[in-house]
Amino acid sequence: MEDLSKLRQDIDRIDRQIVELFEERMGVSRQVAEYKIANGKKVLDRARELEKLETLGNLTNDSFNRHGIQELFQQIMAMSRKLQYQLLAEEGVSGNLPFTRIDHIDRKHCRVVYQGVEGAYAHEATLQYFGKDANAFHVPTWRDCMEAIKEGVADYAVLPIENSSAGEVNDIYDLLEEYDNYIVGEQILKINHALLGLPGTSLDEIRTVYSHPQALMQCSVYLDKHSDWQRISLSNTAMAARKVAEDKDRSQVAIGSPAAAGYHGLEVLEMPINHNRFNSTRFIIVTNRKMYEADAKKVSICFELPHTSGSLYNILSHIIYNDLNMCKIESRPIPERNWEYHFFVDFEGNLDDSAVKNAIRGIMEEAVNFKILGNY
Ligand SMILES: C=C(O[C@@H]1C=C(C(=O)O)C=C[C@H]1O)C(=O)O
Repeated sequence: MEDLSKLRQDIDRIDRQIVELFEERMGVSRQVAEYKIANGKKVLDRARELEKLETLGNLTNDSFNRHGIQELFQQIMAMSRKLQYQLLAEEGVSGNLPFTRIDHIDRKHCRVVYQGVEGAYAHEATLQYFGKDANAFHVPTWRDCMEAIKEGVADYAVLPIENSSAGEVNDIYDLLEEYDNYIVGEQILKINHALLGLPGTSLDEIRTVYSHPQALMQCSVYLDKHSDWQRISLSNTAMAARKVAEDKDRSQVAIGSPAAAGYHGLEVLEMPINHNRFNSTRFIIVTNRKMYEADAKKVSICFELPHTSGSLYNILSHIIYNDLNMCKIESRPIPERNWEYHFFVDFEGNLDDSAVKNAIRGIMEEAVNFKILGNY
């Protein structure tokens, strides 16, 4: 048997050759990029890559090695593409993204829409982001919010996208995908839920508790201690408060904000009743214009992927290779196409950064139905 150090010397010699060949290949790839820049050709040539994988795989009779060679060359060609995208960005060919940079949103002179009624958490988020004199109005559904900004009836909509206890608000992701509206800001609101009832209500009178399904979830530990209370979902916490106020029935209570109690003449019976002390909801500020504030720090994108092995891995490699920090990934089913998904990815950066442009350029070419959802 050969000595280990001798074997390792052989491996080191072979690796040096691989490195030399890799550098030589990347040099040619650089020339290919120059050709493509001069001739306006796309970086990715999927047919050529598939043909290469087939040909290279057939150069060996060993099935284990065939698999290894194909995997290796997928990586090498991905590197080769990334180099080309980088050169395109350096030459300014990656161009301007169709988003306009503004210094700051004028938060005073605008009209804002939210879902629910006064006292809803979205109303509070609106007042925190746009100021207590915000020119705001409310509509019954999140879709109505999207329509209002699409048509220009409102300049901005304030929509809940994620709660720290109950997770994503799936419908908002679907609406972002569907509408040509864009995220320009976010507002995180600390949420402490209160049990709201008609003044003087005592806990043993309660039979029914109304709220938004998310709020019922965020208070499930408290509600489990009152298992005889029937839980009924409504589309908004403040609407639940309004119902209790209108029905004037002391067996009914709502879960909502103390502000909702104030708006609807109810009393805070207990507070806080959410089990997560740090319970917070992240709201996004959405508009119909493709714009971003100069100090924006987070990019949100969405895309679909071809149903092939490694496709998500390849897309995410653009983020990793450009040294960008991915902070979130979500997927949502594509209606009428079972087991295919839209992906939603957030990463840190500004649309002016060359690393961001470079990553977007690569993803844009390689994913299907790519969209920049915003930079904020
Ligand atoms: C180098 C090229 O660009 C890309 C990279 C390839 C490679 O590294 O072999 C092949 C096809 C293209 O997706 C090319 O077009 O030939």
